[in-house]
Amino acid sequence: MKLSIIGSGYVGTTIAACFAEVGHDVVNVDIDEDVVATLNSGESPIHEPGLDDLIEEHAGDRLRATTDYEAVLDTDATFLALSTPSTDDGHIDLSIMEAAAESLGATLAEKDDYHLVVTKSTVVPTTTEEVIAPVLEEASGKRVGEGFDVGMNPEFLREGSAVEDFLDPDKVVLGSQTDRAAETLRAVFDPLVEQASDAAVVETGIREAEMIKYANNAFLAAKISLVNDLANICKEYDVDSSEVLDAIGLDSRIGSEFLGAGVGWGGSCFPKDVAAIVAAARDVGYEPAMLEAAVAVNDRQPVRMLDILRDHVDPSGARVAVLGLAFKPGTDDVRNSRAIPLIDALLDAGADVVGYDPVATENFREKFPDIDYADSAGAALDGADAALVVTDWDEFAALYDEFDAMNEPVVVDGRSIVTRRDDIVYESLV
Ligand SMILES: NC(=O)C1=CN([C@@H]2O[C@H](COP(=O)(O)OP(=O)(O)OC[C@H]3O[C@@H](n4cnc5c(N)ncnc54)[C@H](O)[C@@H]3O)[C@@H](O)[C@H]2O)C=CC1
Ligand SMILES: O=C(O)[C@H]1O[C@H](OP(=O)(O)OP(=O)(O)OC[C@H]2O[C@@H](n3ccc(=O)[nH]c3=O)[C@H](O)[C@@H]2O)[C@H](O)[C@@H](O)[C@@H]1O
Repeated sequence: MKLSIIGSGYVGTTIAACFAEVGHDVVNVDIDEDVVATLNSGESPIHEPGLDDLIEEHAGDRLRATTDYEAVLDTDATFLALSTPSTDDGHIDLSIMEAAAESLGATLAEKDDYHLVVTKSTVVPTTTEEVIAPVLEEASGKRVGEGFDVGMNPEFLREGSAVEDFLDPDKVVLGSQTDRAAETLRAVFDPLVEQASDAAVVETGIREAEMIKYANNAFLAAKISLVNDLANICKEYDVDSSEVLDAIGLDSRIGSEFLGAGVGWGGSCFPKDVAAIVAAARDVGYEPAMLEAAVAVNDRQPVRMLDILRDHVDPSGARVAVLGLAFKPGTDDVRNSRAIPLIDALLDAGADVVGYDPVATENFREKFPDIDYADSAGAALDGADAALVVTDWDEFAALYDEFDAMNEPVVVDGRSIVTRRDDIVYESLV
């Protein structure tokens, strides 16, 4: 099939390359000329394992990029993979989606054949039908169900394993309201599902598909917050939380994944998506107490980390190495990284901060241009009074002799990853 993807960020680029990999002809439309040029030169605009290889293989053949919306005219379906950030009060900000839908609608006015527009972005229930569809109708002069349909296909990939997650998903959720839209969505995903190891296909309504995405992210975020609450209690009682969590994970009703206690969840999605569904719930008069608690616990974890540091080192005037700036390993994405509230608090306390990350330093430098950056973990530790481990990059697990270069080594490990040494002060956060 011929597919167009609007937006070529973490999701749009990954799904475009993967759709090309399973045999579709794909065009990415993005307003960012640099992103388009990078893709057309056969390179990935983002750091994501396996993505470079796919783009190199398919660019110029089944995969191309353009800034010109006219490219959608020669395709059967368009996926909207645009950012859906938060407003200051946590509500979803749909302005980027609406602008893209308007450009797409104006283009679809010129198309005679049937077209399917699929919301891939994470949007609160009713957005596709009550916000996106009317913008498309207004701009195209056509009606949904007559000339084009809308659908919703939430994305569950994780950064750092995006290609693998997309090509081999647990489930594919296809939201539609007409038979033709359902058939078209099925045709898009059939080749992907066939090559996947065991992907369930969930066919559902559009608003249900929208809510499945929030329920998925909210559940996982709340699971981590519950785990952090339990691990905090463990620490107060000098109980080894890793043994407790490993044991509860053996109960198949709980499951062993997403039991990683530590400095909490960050990233481009959990924080904004939990905030958006909380705000949407309040809009209709429902107070989502569990999700509010999940956010409160998450906000507290960086504060606990600094409190533990203060038990050993006064941050004022101290040189503090922050190891890990990306919000998780395997990505250069620093959006809502836990390093942000930590470094803010360290700077407020008068610390002299040096940051290190294997791939995310340049992105982080845009947010914190004035702190020091080291080009290795060892260099960051050299002469430091304390080290805070924020991201669970594998290379931090291998640190050992490097701590000798610290003044009086104090390590507060927010991801319980560092190999313990008896001769240095080591505190796990939980
Ligand atoms: N990042 C992730 O791992 C996941 C993200 N999602 C959801 O997917 C959506 C997209 O997220 P990301 O890919 O992270 O966003 P992103 O910010 O990385 O990418 C968005 C892209 O859209 C482009 N763009 C902006 N306005 C445009 C317009 N009018 N026309 C064409 N292109 C335009 C930007 O230049 C940018 O390249 C969000 O709703 C997010 O919640 C869902 C699952 C995973
Ligand atoms: O909607 C999205 O964008 C995506 O959000 C998350 O994916 P992602 O944010 O890329 O990464 P995760 O591996 O889920 O990690 C999120 C945060 O939780 C933290 N985390 C994760 C797992 C864990 O056990 N403990 C923990 O603190 C990570 O360090 C990270 O800060 C979801 O896992 C994806 O399914 C979803 O598609």
